[in-house]
Amino acid sequence: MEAAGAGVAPIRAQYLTSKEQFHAYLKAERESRNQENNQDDGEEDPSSNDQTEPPAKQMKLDGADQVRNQGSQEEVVKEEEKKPQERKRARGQNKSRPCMKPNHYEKDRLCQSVIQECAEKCYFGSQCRFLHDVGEYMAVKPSDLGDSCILFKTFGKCIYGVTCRFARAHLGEDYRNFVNEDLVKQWEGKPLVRNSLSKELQQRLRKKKVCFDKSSEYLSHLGKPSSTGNAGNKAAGNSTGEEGMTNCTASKGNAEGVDVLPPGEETPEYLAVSEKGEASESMVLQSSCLADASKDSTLKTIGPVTDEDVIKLRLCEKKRLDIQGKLYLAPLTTCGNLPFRRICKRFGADVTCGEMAVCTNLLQGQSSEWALLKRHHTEDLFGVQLEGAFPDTMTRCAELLNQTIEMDFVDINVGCPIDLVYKKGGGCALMNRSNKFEQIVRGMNSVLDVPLTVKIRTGVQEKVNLAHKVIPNIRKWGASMVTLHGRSREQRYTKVADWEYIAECAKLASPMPLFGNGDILSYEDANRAMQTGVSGIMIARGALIKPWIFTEVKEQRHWDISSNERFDILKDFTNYGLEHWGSDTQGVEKTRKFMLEWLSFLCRYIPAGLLEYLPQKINERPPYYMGRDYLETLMASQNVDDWIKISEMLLGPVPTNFIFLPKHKANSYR
Ligand SMILES: Cc1cc2nc3c(=O)[nH]c(=O)nc-3n(C[C@H](O)[C@H](O)[C@H](O)COP(=O)(O)O)c2cc1C
Repeated sequence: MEAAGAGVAPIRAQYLTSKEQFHAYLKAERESRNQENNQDDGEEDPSSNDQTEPPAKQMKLDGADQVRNQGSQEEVVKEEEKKPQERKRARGQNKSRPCMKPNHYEKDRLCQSVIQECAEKCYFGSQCRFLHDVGEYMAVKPSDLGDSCILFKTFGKCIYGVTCRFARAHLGEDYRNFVNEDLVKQWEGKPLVRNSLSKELQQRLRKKKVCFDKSSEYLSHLGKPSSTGNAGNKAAGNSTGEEGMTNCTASKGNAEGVDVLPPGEETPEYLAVSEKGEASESMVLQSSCLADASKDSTLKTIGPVTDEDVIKLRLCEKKRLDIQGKLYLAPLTTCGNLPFRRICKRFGADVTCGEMAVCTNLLQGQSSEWALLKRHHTEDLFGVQLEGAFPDTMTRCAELLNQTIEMDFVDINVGCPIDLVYKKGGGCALMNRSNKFEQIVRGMNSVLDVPLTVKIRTGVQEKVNLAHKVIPNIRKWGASMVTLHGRSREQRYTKVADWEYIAECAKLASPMPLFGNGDILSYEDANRAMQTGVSGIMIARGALIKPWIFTEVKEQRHWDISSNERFDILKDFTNYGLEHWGSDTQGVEKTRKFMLEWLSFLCRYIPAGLLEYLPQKINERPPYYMGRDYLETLMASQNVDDWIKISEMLLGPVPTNFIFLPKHKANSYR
């Protein structure tokens, strides 16, 4: 694939501007709009503005500017300007990120028992630190943000009741909530979001009362000493530090677990057969032992074939992952939340995946981690992505999810570069820990009824490619698909993705499908990627910068989308966010936080009509330019304050002391 070198995006001369002019324009616009707002407090829908109007008259803000406390923002910026050397961070991690939970924005909160209309049942009684008097709460409640509550409008009721920031739509004078029975009935028995963690399961997980029969069986085989000696035994220790975890495989790894596999090994016969869908007698045995056996001259089994073996799902009977040629929206921590995925589905993403979930947190029943597994009913081909470093926790977690949630595949994140994960031996580190990697893939595969996929990078170091060595093994261990991000851990987003290498790896992976990933921002990029022989493509930042990329690829065109249409996408995200995170203050602020994270990518989009020549390249930095209207210019701003402004148009003024620093570094163009 053609390398998109570092550089500046080719914007047509008439739109170019200097940084100073750009910000002066936005500032002047803001002030003139504020003045107008002061004269007339009536709300106006910004998207109803005519694009052909001169920019200065196109939009009126909602008075948020006067209310917003900019002091703290500016202080942060000044602080950062003062001490550039002190801002040393671990790569890829935003350590100075302020930790302000949305619920801190609301000092006086109403007790849940009252919201659910059963005050007398408050479990904490007089010890409860929340308010129990609705009148008292209403006196301090922040003002409503609008007249229409998306939850009430869509579902006929709003579970946030008096705490909803749009409660005017459903609150009577006596604080009683209205319910639209007809609408409620329409939605009855139709779960829109699946994979929630029930209280009952959470309790069982916390009390360690969940059975992991299949995992125990697999792990017990790992525990048996291998007849070929115990070279891998030490390396095969588990996450709980248990002794005696041995490697049942005829170990190919050395004591450090470093990959010493000969490249280009043939697919074992049992796998080749399974790919054709024809069962052989030997397939009833556990796959891990079979694979070992196939390498040894003397066949080793785990004992006589029993009824239990016969009823086990055979690899060849696993549901196949029908994914050829599909457009895969990448798993995206923080940004790839359910509301964002809904947007991408609408624009044509075929496959979606939850944000990376840490297997140990899921096993502990942590609600926030389980929230990452939620699936919207529109996500018809949906996977969950797991991260972990040890076969015991990863296998148990896979078994747990297999029993409890609905997913079409499980993906292992073997591409995660962040120190926190890497230093524990997870993510990208697994590419160098082939014993553990093998045990994880085989273990998870043995307990899952759905296909297992693996996402990897080219390697760890910049010039030491590992993927071509690892991929034939991943296939042999039984994975259904591999996604290869064409960059190493060391590279992060510097340098372009290596599509030539992806092409080589796609050949090696065959017949296992390989999806290519890296730098796709246009249909031309997608076409070039498909020509490398991959089975499909995964799109990450391209979808964050322009979620309509899926439509562009499917319709083979550039879409010169207007700023109003883009604003409408944000409106939809707002509604999906309020639906997902809630329409009370906490939900509103969570929606804002995730919108701001997304805006830190969205601002990188350059309208197609402004480019000297198409298409925009992901690694080219946009220069300062004027949009064709105020909104387009505002959306091009790389300034956090302007992102906050956009969020205020949709979610009202930010709370006092509001601070936002994007989690991901979105501005890497090299
Ligand atoms: C904000 C953000 C979050 C990401 N989170 C994950 C993740 O949770 N799991 C994962 O495997 N990759 C994650 N990635 C990496 C992407 O899936 C993808 O491999 C990478 O961005 C390269 O693709 P691109 O060039 O299309 O952006 C993330 C990337 C970004 C920008």
